[in-house]
Amino acid sequence: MTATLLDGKATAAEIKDELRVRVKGLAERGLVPGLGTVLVGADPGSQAYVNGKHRDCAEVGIASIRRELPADATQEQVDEVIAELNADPACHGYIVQLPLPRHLDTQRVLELIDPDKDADGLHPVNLGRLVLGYDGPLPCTPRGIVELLRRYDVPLRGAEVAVVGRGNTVGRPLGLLLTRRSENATVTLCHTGTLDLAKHTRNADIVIVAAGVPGLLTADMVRPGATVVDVGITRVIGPDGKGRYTGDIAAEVAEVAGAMVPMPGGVGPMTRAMLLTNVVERAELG
Ligand SMILES: Nc1nc(=O)c2c([nH]1)NC[C@@H]1CN(c3ccc(C(=O)N[C@@H](CCC(=O)O)C(=O)O)cc3)C=[N+]21
Repeated sequence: MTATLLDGKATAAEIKDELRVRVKGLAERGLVPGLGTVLVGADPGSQAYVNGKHRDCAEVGIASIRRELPADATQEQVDEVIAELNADPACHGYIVQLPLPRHLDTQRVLELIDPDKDADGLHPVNLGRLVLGYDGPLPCTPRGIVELLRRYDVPLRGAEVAVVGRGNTVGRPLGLLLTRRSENATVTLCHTGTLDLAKHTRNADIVIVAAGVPGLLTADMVRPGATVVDVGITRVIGPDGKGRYTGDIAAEVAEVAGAMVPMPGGVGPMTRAMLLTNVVERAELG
């Protein structure tokens, strides 16, 4: 068996087409949605991600608000940029690119973001809203995964889902999202303390791996026909000495799984599409 690919890149392009229409609707009301990014330092990977976000914005008609600070920026300088974006009516949502340089207090910075402008959906208030079932911006990667599965008619209601990884950006909020009444999946949240990981993944209709461990999920850990989702993105040096990204799911899993969300071309583009969606939604509400 060779798994059907669930194409995150094509689906993200579809979502961007839909957003373009919504942005036109906002323009008729005299509104241009604005996405802000805060980048501290010159890490090439982070710069590339931020550039990608602004390219996405241009494609759908969202205004870009870029704030860049040097790697040695003080906490006060960062705090000031956050306060400025919180007060800027042209900015409907923004993100602080992570990781921040180590001398800065990441938790403090993230908590200073106005929760209603939190385009990542990762502010403690918004994670709290998610726990409680209140409306609010949703975390982009979990939302992108659910949206992709929904658009490919992979049933969630009543499904057994194994999530591998309990990180704050993916695994933990994904467990919360999948167990909302509107999704109604049954979730097993596995992590580095799980003794028999294969027992849980083999029992699952859907396995979502967000552990950051290349090749963690192997074919023997997957029930034939199951849907698997690769969220891993780890930079490795290939045999040719060149850097590349690799996922958490071994290539051989494609022979066992019924459907597969690949990396690249899966969760990454969907994450970016959900960031845009969050901003357009914020603008529609305002
Ligand atoms: N505040 C904050 N929010 C983030 O959402 C955030 C962050 N910080 N820091 C870094 C991580 C990483 N991340 C990715 C998003 C898309 C791809 C992506 O689209 N990847 C392509 C491959 C690479 C490419 O073509 O650029 C793919 O999977 O097909 C990758 C990684 C968001 N992050």
